[in-house]
Amino acid sequence: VYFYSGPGNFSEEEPCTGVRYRLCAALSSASPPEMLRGKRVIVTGASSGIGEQMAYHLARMGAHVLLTARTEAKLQKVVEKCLDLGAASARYVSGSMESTAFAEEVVKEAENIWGGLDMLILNHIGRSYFNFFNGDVDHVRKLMETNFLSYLAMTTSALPMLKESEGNIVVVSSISGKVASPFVAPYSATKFALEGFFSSLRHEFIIEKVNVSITLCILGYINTENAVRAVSHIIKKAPAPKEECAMEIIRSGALRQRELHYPASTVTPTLLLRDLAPEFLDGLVRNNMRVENIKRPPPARGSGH
Ligand SMILES: NC(=O)C1=CN([C@@H]2O[C@H](COP(=O)(O)OP(=O)(O)OC[C@H]3O[C@@H](n4cnc5c(N)ncnc54)[C@H](OP(=O)(O)O)[C@@H]3O)[C@@H](O)[C@H]2O)C=CC1
Ligand SMILES: C[C@H](CCC(=O)NCCS(=O)(=O)O)[C@H]1CC[C@H]2[C@@H]3C(=O)C[C@@H]4C[C@H](O)CC[C@]4(C)[C@H]3CC[C@]12C
Repeated sequence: VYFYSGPGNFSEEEPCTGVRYRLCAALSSASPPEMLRGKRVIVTGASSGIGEQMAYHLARMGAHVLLTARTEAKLQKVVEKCLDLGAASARYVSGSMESTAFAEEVVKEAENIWGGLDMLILNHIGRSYFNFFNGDVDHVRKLMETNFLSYLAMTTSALPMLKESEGNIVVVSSISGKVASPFVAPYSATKFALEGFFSSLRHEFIIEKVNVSITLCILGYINTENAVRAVSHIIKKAPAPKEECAMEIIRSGALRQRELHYPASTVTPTLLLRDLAPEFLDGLVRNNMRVENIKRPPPARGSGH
């Protein structure tokens, strides 16, 4: 067993103490699934896709889960399956994250039923499109409410409980929140906003010695129904599996990692594409997308597009 002796390095001399010991224990013995038994976890966007799969993994680990999305019928089915899979408890709250008031209501429910919180997994996204930007600024404003401001509202409401438990904030983002690419302008803006806000907040936590971890999950193309329906006619490469993706998100949060890159191939663009010559990047996009299949949408009312 290596002993953690400071930011980023391990030594065999200094014994671990306090928080450092927990990190050592996490890295050296207990696997994440055992670390989440009995833990109290909120998962947003849990009625389908990656969020649904995270709910099932957490259930198998014996966690308490509070799930949220808009579609009550879907949430009921996910909760039932979570109980069958061994969740310590499973409940849902249905509503739209277009309203930050609902976001705060979800956290209040966790306080009411559990009296505390160990992990907050922010995962939901509002409906968007994979196409040229059509000038619809109102769509961007609405998506900022759903994909960004609701994450901030939940984080702010949950922070006292997370400080108490020395818990985790897991923010599900995308390669399009690190590297610009075409056809996702509104969605990408919300993901870049998450990067800026939560990376800055993590600095403040370190300065103020707030022992709450923030894990940013940088995901590539994942085989969820909505994503495949939206882009499979354009993006050539095969998407990664949502089940494994969900497990890696939970693992990275439980191990208090700063970032998860899944699939691993997403690391390359974030390290290289920022500085690559535009013509190389254009070529990369063209090689990965059937751009000819994109049909430009009608311009939004009053836009110059
Ligand atoms: N799939 C992919 O290729 C990639 C996904 N990601 C990220 O992973 C996360 C999950 O994506 P994915 O599983 O594909 O998404 P899905 O579209 O499969 O699921 C979206 C979830 O959000 C919920 N949701 C949608 N609108 C709202 C709303 N207004 N208020 C509250 N909940 C809402 C949906 O449930 P309901 O409709 O019942 O409300 C659903 O549970 C997102 O943050 C996404 O950016 C990142 C990179 C790639
Ligand atoms: C277009 C997708 C959003 C689909 C959507 O509207 N979901 C909610 C539906 S609901 O309201 O009915 O619940 C995009 C979601 C994830 C995007 C993909 C991603 O983030 C990874 C890549 C990033 C890259 O910059 C472009 C290609 C991506 C595969 C990207 C494509 C668009 C999404 C699938």
